Amino acid sequence: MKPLLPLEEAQKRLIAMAQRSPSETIPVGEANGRYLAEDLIAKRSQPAADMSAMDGYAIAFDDRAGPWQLVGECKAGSPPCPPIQAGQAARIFTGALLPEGADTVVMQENVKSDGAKIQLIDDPSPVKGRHVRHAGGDFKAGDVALKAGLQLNPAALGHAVIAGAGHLSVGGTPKIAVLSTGDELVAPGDDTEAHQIPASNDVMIAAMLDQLPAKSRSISRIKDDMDSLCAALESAEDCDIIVTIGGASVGDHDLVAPAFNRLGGHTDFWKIAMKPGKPLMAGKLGSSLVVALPGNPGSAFVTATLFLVPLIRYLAGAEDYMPVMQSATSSSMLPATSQRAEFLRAKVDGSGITAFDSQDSAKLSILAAANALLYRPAHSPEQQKGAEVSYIAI
Ligand SMILES: Nc1nc2c(c(=O)[nH]1)N[C@H]1C(S)=C(S)[C@@H](COP(=O)(O)OP(=O)(O)OC[C@H]3O[C@@H](n4cnc5c(N)ncnc54)[C@H](O)[C@@H]3O)O[C@H]1N2
Ligand code: MOO
Repeated sequence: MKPLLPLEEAQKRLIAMAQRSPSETIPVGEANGRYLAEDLIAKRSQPAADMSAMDGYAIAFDDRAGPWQLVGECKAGSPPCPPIQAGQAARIFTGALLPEGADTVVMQENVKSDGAKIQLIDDPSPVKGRHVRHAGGDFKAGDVALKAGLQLNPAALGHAVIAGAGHLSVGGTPKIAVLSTGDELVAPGDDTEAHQIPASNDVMIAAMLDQLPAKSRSISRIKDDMDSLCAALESAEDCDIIVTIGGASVGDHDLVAPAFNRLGGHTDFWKIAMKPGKPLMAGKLGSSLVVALPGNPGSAFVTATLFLVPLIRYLAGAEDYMPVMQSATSSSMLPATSQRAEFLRAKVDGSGITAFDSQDSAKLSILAAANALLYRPAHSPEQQKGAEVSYIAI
């Protein structure tokens, strides 16, 4: 029997087949979730000049004892107010530029005013530079504000805008077709006979793709019939990725590989040393990458997490496209693994990680109750309770 392809090698081979989608320039307000295509260089410094962090009075520290004669008012959105001299203070508000001659702000709660005369109320004595945000204290013009390959989230978008960006150069949104096969599949919510099953994977995989910068369409519930399957595959050849679900194994009605071959597809790999997910297949059909996920829901989810999602992130321009591994202590003994790496549906919390007793890849109840995939590399020895193990949060 042909040995199974090691997991990491298969993951590398899939990425090696891929080409990143062309980048585009879009308004910053439309870039949430996209990957930055090039380093974003700050066009401005923040703050652009020294400004007040409080509502109060701008003074010179050397003149800290006061009292001061009130001259001028500095507010946010106005050019700097006139310089102050020794013995003078300027009324100032949060976000306003400091007038020349001032280097410190006293909060209004710490003074009393008597007409145009301002005086400290006892302590605290002013501290030099207190309540002043200095020019460039956040970042300076020319700094790298955001690194290429970063996924833009609300905070990063805020940073991009304050750094002066109105538009951003971002990776593309790969086009994906998700095609499910099986005579037993029925639409969500429809009545089922005993030989039928709701097409749960279609919705599950589509929901995983919804969280990514991708344009996906569903071609659901293709019959187990060569002509129908070939026609469905051909109709998706405009896509960067064609994802098939089910029919990936070796049964007489597992027609994904035969249909793919009939259309002249090139198989790069099939059958991975992993559990679940062994029947995963990947290749090329014309210019489309084809990722054939196994039909069992647990297997489809795990292979989508380890192969499909990283592939989409890569095409869309991500720097870090692989799943993030975290670690936790195992709450139970874990048996040795074979040549297949294992991804156990598990629950992780502050006290450790617990794999569910049953790991049947057809059981959605376990998958839905899990918040982690506990990773056991191939050929791992038995691990005792309390051992440090890796997991992917889901
Ligand atoms: N002789 C062998 N049999 C099997 C092997 C093997 O190596 N030798 N591998 C097993 C493994 S591992 C898996 S995983 C399954 C995967 O097979 P397929 O990809 O061909 O999947 P199907 O047979 O089409 O379906 C399996 C199971 O999942 C249900 N399914 C399929 N699509 C959907 C969907 N869109 N939504 C919900 N459920 C779906 C389907 O009804 C089946 O119950 O093969 C083993 N067999
Ligand atoms: O490996 Mo299959 O993907 O166990 O159920």
